[in-house]
Amino acid sequence: MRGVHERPAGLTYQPELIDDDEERSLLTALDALDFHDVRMHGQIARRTVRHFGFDYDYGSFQLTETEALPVALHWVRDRCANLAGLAPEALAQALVTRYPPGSVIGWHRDAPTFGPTVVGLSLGSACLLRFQRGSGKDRRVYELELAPRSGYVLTGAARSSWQHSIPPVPQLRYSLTFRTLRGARAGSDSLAG
Ligand SMILES: O=C(O)CCC(=O)C(=O)O
Ligand SMILES: [Fe+2]
Repeated sequence: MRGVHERPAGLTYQPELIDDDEERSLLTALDALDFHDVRMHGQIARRTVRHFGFDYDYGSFQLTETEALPVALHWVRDRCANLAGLAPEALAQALVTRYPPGSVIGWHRDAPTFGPTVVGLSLGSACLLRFQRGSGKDRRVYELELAPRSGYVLTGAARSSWQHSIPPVPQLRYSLTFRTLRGARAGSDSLAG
């Protein structure tokens, strides 16, 4: 990637957020879920998703309340909340993404409908998480390898100023992404407005 290398402020990376046994049992649980297509700009992505807490419509950008996070997955949310310094209930939305080999997520910032903190957990294949902001001589880039079982937190500039993307994953990967909601009073992470 071209540009000046800079680590985004507000990015935290935690290797081994869960252990091997936890990853194995989680993979079994995720494997059994029904996943849904992601249709954006008339295109269907290769990755598939399942939302809990709130469903996100990729066309209208709207959130609607949906099925709660299964109790069997509460411990994962607890772990991710702990990493972010939040109360578990503050992580109101859980997104499970299934990336078949070669699938990607393109450059984006997470929707502003969501709150100031995004926490991710990786399972299965390792992949790269890329960051970019600015253009021309102000372009800044960063690349991080997400190992299986690792967690990351995006807050501050990493959440709101930088874009991120994942280039083709080498093997099957699952991620769990937990998000706060904008305007929600969320433990230590409250945001006015
Ligand atoms: O799979 C991941 O870890 C990142 C997913 C992501 O960026 C998103 O769903 O907004
Ligand atoms: Fe994202």
